[in-house]
Amino acid sequence: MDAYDIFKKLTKGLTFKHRVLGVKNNSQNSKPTVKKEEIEIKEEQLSDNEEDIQNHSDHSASDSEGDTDQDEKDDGGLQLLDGVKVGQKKKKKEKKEKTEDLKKKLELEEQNRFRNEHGIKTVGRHVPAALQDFSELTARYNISPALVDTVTQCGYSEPTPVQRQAIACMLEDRQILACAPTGSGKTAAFLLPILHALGAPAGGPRALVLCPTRELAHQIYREALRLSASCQLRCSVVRSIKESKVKEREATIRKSDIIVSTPNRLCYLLNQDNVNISLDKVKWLIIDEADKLFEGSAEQSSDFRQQMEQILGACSSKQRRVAMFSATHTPAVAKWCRHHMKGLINVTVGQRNAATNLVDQELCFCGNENGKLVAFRQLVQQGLKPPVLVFVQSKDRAKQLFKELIYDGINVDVIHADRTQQQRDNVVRSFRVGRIWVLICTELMGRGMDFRGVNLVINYDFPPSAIAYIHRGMDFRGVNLVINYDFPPSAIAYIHRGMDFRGVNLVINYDFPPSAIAYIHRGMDFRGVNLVINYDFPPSAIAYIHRGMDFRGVNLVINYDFPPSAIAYIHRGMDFRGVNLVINYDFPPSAIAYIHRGMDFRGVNLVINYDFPPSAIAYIHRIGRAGRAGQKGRAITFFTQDDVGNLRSIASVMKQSGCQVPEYMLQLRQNPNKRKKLQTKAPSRDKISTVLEKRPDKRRLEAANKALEDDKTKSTEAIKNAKNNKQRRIQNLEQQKQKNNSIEKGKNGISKRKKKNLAKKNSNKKSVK
Ligand SMILES: Nc1ncnc2c1ncn2[C@@H]1O[C@H](COP(=O)(O)OP(=O)(O)OP(=O)(O)O)[C@@H](O)[C@H]1O
Repeated sequence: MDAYDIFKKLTKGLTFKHRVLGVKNNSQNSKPTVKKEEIEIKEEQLSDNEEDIQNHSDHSASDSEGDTDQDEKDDGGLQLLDGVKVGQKKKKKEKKEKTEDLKKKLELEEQNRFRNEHGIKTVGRHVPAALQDFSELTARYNISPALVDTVTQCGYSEPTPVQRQAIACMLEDRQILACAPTGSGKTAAFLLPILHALGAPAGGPRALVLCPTRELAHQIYREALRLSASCQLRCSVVRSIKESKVKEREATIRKSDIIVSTPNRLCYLLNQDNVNISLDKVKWLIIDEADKLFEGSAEQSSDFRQQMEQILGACSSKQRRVAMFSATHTPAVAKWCRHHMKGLINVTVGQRNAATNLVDQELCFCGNENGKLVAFRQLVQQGLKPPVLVFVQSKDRAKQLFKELIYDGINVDVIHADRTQQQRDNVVRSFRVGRIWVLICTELMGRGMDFRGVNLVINYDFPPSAIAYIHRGMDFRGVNLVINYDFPPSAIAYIHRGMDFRGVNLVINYDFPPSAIAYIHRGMDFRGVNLVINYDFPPSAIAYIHRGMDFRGVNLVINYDFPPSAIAYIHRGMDFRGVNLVINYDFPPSAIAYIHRGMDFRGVNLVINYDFPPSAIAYIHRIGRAGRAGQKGRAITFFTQDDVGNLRSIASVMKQSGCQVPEYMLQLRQNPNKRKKLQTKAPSRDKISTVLEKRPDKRRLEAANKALEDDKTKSTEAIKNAKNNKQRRIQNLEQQKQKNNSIEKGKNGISKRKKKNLAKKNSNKKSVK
């Protein structure tokens, strides 16, 4: 060690001018440092994901290791006196740092491996480790065991991927933009951290959840109630905002800790003069279906956008955190988040803008509008498994399709914006409890709605419309026994009120099908059925049995002729758990009705897109109503010649999620202008109707024709008469004229003669003279 080295060691950390010290140009030492900084900056710019960032930090760590090694080599220790060394302590410290760095590096590697295993990608700095399981919440974040118990009581045994990462981030107060497939549990992912962060009730909103539709707001509210069962926090949803109710709403909001609302309703309340709602204590602002709420640009002044901006302004607390969730990701949202959310973490599960891989997707070419109805009815005959959602592109088409299907004996209903709030609530409730099997809907239900057990989504109109054979929200899980306090109006209603379809082998055919052949041939599967009771057996029963019933698995058929009080008996409190009984009380009115009554709901998962969705994003959300919470699903999308413009993007989504699509579809030309137009305006389609225009009664038609003929003849006669009169008048006039002329002529004639005579007379007189 020379004098320079000693000097360097003693002055480490100090800055001084070289010239002052007489050091000329120590380019050798300074240059490499500058270069190293440049490299680091470049790497920082390139690293756009967490792995990169981690790699980068690992890299820096190894750099620093390199430095330490170098220092260690240099640092033999400064020998001031014999046996006394300066720098020993430092060496130990560096060694300790080195092991800590190594430990951190290993931890990061482990975290990344775990994320990869669950398809989680993150972008951002210092991303918290994803949760291993729910029990970790107590150990790591001190979450109350009661809250964790509630989660498990909800049937959530382990967190879904988005929950693993999003919950950890939010519990560490980090703002996030989370994108995860439909039905992957995003609602619980934001509700759990909120419930923990708010702790005890404090009066006044401290968490606000915004979503695009009222139905979705109610669904989130219900989930919040479920999860907050163990805490005292008050949660409320902003319901109808009639003028008379405004004060009531204000009072509820001021008492609540968590508010769920659509931006529209909340802004309406905020803008009332006599309402005083303060959102300045809001700590967490959650935006569900973020891409929908940020649709359109500020310049386009989309309603949602403007409302969002007003609400963001009202949530003025400095501690306010924003978290955005959606199944689809759009550049507009990403840009907004980058500019407005400090320390943002992007969480993506699976591939961005991909459909859930739990749904088996099919495309069905129907040729034209009539073809769609045929295809739909074929699906029904083949044994469509309810509950089914059918998407159509407009309110009018929803009404038309409903009119068509209501006579098919399918338990169908329709939901669209023209229906009153109460009707909409009733429809959703009926669908959830299984009273409705097929629900026809517009885009209104395309996002967020969670109908457990939806097996089929029909996109009836290839992009923008769908026939929804939807059971509006059937929730079969867990309900084993339903007591009907009031007597159900019909057996169908009865079945829907209380049936637990998991494993149930009971079918009550209240009405019998018109013919046995139709009944048998239309898809009944008797496997697993142990007992069939035909309550009122039709006279053609023997023929019915012999004509091809499939008895696989049927153990016993009782042709029972039971008194009418049996119905009361059966209907008043039957517990269907483990029942292997089919009672055909009355033959069903149609085979379709029969099929639907006897459906096996175990593992059902079907969605039909009757109208083609307007965009790939709409498609992803629609089919996401099936295949939820790990259940398998199926989606069929009808398309016609008119839908080819949008076909490629949807076929690509299908391919991306592992479904087979014909190669030609992926190579179809797309017109970007047309596609943009489709998103704003649905294509015009022929009316959904097979009802022929009613022919008028023949006799009436003849009478009408005759009357018309009479009218015609009358009128021709009248015309003729009029003509004659006119002619006569003309003739008279002409005659008169002629007369006049002749008189005139006559007059002229006498005068000429007179003149002649006078002239003669005059000449005679002259000659006499
Ligand atoms: N950890 C879990 N384990 C099992 N089921 C869960 C879990 N978390 C949520 N679920 C269930 O998964 C279903 C879908 O959840 P949720 O509605 O939150 O999905 P989502 O991701 O918001 O869907 P979408 O994008 O369509 O709005 C719900 O029925 C919910 O109860």
